[in-house]
Parts: sequence; structure tokens; C-alpha cells
Amino acid sequence: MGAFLHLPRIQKILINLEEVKHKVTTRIVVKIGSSSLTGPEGGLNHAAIAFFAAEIAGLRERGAEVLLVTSGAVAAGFRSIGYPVRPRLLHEKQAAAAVGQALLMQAYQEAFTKHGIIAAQILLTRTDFCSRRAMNNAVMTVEELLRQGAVPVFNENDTVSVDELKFGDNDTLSALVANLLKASHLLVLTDMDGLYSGDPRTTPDAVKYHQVDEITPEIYAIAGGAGSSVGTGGMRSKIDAAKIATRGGVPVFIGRAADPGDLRLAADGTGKGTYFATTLSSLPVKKQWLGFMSTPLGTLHIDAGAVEALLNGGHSLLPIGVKQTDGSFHAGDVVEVLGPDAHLLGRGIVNYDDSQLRSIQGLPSREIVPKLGEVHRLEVIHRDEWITLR
Ligand SMILES: Nc1ncnc2c1ncn2[C@@H]1O[C@H](COP(=O)(O)OP(=O)(O)O)[C@@H](O)[C@H]1O
Ligand SMILES: N[C@@H](CCC(=O)OP(=O)(O)O)C(=O)O
Repeated sequence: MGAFLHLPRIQKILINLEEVKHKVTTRIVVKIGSSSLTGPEGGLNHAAIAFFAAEIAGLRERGAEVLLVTSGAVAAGFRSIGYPVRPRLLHEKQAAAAVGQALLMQAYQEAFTKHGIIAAQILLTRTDFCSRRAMNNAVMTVEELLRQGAVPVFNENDTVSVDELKFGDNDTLSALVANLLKASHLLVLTDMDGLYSGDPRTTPDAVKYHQVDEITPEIYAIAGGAGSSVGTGGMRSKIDAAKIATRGGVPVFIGRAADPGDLRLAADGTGKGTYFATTLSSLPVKKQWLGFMSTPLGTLHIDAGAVEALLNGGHSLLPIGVKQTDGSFHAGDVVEVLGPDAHLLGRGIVNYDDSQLRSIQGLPSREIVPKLGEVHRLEVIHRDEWITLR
């Protein structure tokens, strides 16, 4: 009887422990698109920035660490520098971003200061992610900023990014940040309250998806481009981001936060948007790099037996399973691997030069050494240097 009397207290302690656990483990990456921060005529919507700063402050009050990935530099700057509409040429966008990024950061600083929060600017390019050293440095800096209680505010370094290597939209950037920093959620905020069966701007009877368990080609087929004159990637690039993040073990929300408390609801699983689930645990940085940041230099086409061994058997790829080798690469480079239906299966680090591989593809392992002489490794791709992306 006496033990039962203490139950509520025990429950309370357990609940408090849960709260502590929540506090320690919640790290949320919030991505805000240009469409949520500016209007078609450009310039910043200061009321929107004040709103998002208050929402983020609300998440932090509940113990979450928040990292912000924000677009809006080009949209914020193009009018001030004299362009009547959002520019399309790269050097014009870069000039607009040089003006707009400063305005954007100033607006965030002012808005966060009202909540006693320090905002810290981090500008990244895609090439920063190609170098493991630069990437590790950025991660260490961000961890330190979070330890000091700041909100890291990321954007692409538009003024120095070169066209072929640009993220363009910030959706991919937000997924890479979420994976690298091992976030517990990625919340992608936009002007639409989720993924619909067609772009609601052009398909009025489109229906909304509340939950997506697997990103299939059908999901890609319904996701269209940008809807507004300021947005860049549209829903398609948000699905790309969801694919990268969920593959890295980070669940994703894509939707809208327009009323006070919406961001909390989004983080809690009841937001105005679509949830992309994941059952995977976070990926080691090496595999993140291999899957999402490296540049493949060749393509291998493999047969059905090799697909089974690689994807379901947990085995390495052997020469006997390779049917065709495309591209020009050396041992140690990254290659993409396609199945018999020409669909991408994943990426790996290849152990042969392309010419060597062409001469041994399709051969059983016992014939490799007689053919090539001594080899460093028999496998074409070792399973530890492979990531499935299907
Ligand atoms: N299937 C779809 N469901 C919802 N929105 C879609 C879909 N296909 C395309 N879109 C468009 O994607 C737009 C959001 O992307 P974007 O304009 O790049 O915004 P942001 O600037 O917030 O990144 C929406 O305004 C909508 O018009
Ligand atoms: N880095 C760019 C992002 C461009 C952009 O429009 O992105 P998004 O609104 O996320 O589709 C900027 O700050 O203007």
C-alpha cells in the first residue's frame, strides 16, 4: 500500500527524466525558404523574420538546440542594388546576394537579440563539403557555437560559388547540415503546407500527403518546381533533401509555419505539412561524404546476382558481377553503380583503374591474378566502402 502511495512521485521523476532526455537529445535544423521571407518584389519581410525568431526562441526554451538554414540573400538584395526583378544571370545574383546577405543577417541579429539569442553566420559552398578537412572544421565550429548557446545561421556562400558547383536552393544544404550535425529533426519551411499529389498552384484538386514512408519514383513524379518568383528548387529539391536526410537517419518535415506555435507543432509531429519517416540510424561521416558530397568519376553496370549480394547479402562487389564500365577513373575514386534496370543502386570507392576493370569484368575471382598479376584487393568495391542509395 505504502509503495503505491509513492507512485505519482516516481511517475513525476520519470517524466522529469524524460524531459531531461528530450533536452539533451533534441537538435533541430530549421530551413526557411525565400518564399517565406520575401515577397515577389524582393526586400525582406521583417515581420516574418521576427515571427521565425520567436518560434525558434520557443523551441530553445523547451531545451532544443536550433540550427537555422536560411535562404533570402538574393531576394533581400536585388532591389537595393537596382534590379527591378530577381536577376537570372549568375554574376547579377551574386551581386544581389552580396548586398542581401548582410541585410538578412542584420535582420536576424535584431530579431534574435529581442529573445536574448546570439546569431552566428556560417556561409558554405559545395566545395567545402568535398574536403573532409574543411567539413570537420565546420562541424567543430558549429558544435562550439551550440555549446556557447548561439544559433548558427547557414546560407550558401553565393558570392563565391561557381555555377556548376552551386547548391542553388538551400534544401540540399539543410539536409547535409542535418546529417553532419546528427540532428534529431529537419524542418523544411516553405509557403506550401506540405507535399500534394500535384502543385496546388496549378492542380487545385491535388490532395495532401501527411506521411511518406518511402521516397519512391512516384513521389518524385508528383513534386514540381518552384511556385513563386523568389523560390528556386520547388518541391523537387525538397524531396531530394528529404531523401538525403532520411538516408542519414534524420526524419524530415516539409510544410508551413505561419501561426504562433506552428514550429513547435512541426517538431512534435502535428505540424501543417508532410512527414518523411526514417528507420535508419545516423551515418558515419565517411559514408555521408561517399553518398552525398563526393563526385563520382565513373559508372559500373552490374548483374542481378551482384545486386542481391551487394544490397541484401552485405557482400562486396566482385569482378564477376560487373557487366559494363563507363568513365575514366583510378583506383580510390568514387563510382556510381547501376542495376540491370539502369537504376542507381549506390556509390562506392573502386579498387581498380577503369582500364583494368574493363579487362576483368565478368571474370571469376580465380582468374583475376593470372590476368592482372598481383592486385591490391580482389573486390571491385569493398562493402565497407559502399553506400546504398536506392
Ligand atoms: N507536389 C507539390 N506539392 C506542393 N508544392 C509543390 C508541388 N510541386 C511544386 N510545388 C511548389 O513548390 C513551391 C515551394 O518551393 P519553392 O518555391 O522553392 O519555395 P522555397 O523558397 O520555400 O524553397 C510551392 O510554392 C509550390 O508551388
Ligand atoms: N542562397 C540563396 C538561396 C536561393 C533560394 O531561392 O533558395 P530557396 O528559397 O530555398 O529555394 C539565397 O540566399 O538567396
